[in-house]
Amino acid sequence: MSPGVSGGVPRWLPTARSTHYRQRRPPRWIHLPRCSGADEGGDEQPSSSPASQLTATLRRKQGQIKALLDDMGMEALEERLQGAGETPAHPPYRLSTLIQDSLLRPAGRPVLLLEVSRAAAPESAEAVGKLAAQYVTWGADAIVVRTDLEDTPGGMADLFAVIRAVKGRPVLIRDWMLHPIQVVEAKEAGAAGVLGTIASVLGNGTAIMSSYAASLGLDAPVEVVNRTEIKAMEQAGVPFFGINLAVKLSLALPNFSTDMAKGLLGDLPFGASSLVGARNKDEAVKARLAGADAILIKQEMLAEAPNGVKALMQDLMYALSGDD
Ligand SMILES: O=C(O)c1ccccc1NCC(=O)[C@H](O)[C@H](O)COP(=O)(O)O
Repeated sequence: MSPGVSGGVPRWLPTARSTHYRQRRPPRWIHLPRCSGADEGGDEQPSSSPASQLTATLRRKQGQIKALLDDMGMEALEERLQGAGETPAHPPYRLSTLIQDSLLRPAGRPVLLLEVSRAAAPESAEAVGKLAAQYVTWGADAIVVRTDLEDTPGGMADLFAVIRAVKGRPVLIRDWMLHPIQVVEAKEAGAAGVLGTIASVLGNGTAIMSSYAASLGLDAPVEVVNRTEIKAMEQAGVPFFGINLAVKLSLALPNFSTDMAKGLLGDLPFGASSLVGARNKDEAVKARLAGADAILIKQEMLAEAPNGVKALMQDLMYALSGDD
């Protein structure tokens, strides 16, 4: 787990004033980024390959965001971006704070984030909210809601419903994060953070997304796949890293696995926090042994829980606790 806590005060936590984004003028990054992770190489990809699927997903998402920005207009966009910075989330960094609290507990377990989506509660946004509330009673520390329109017809409505339903528990949005306006929307909805800031997709825009989110008091783990990305993010002051074991972005990583996650976790900067996505119990246990501060229990694991999510949570809380 991450060291770096002194006297109960997490020293690395960015404050709304300390982030380099905040010190600059109002955000000017209003162009959509080039999708570097998907387009690199120039080779034609078979249309069913993970890379071409990712390219298609990112193009779709870019189209949606462009439509939103065109509709909003430049002036309104600047106002929204600046206005959000003037009223940061309160309390800020709620997931990071949970992590810091758990690090202070002897033999504590990683913070557990449970994912909810229409895959598990197809009826309505309210049904998604109800499911999230159940997950909290069964031990979820925080909830992650998928809002991409590929995953739900409700979009942000699902996020609103979950935030209403779990009152006070940190809720993070999971989507493809390509533009700061998405961070603003998450913050305005009352989310504690955003998942889906991916270093290999955003390239040079990653640091600015991370620091803009931090300037709003949101946690925004940056997803990394190798040491080069970790180094670049470290230099940019990124405090929170994500590792997706199911990553399909970098096809040049044939052995990307829990062993790779272990290596990456060991390379994170001193004091940084980590979130690892797990699709089964084995991945969750390995992530914990490798030092993950928080584990995202993905919908695949929840859907396949043989005795239901309540029993899975009991099992996980036992398996992920302790001093071994
Ligand atoms: O999905 C994860 O495991 C994950 C872990 C830590 C931080 C962020 C994470 N996901 C955010 C994403 O946006 C995903 O990379 C993206 O949706 C692709 O997910 P998948 O289809 O499960 O590979």
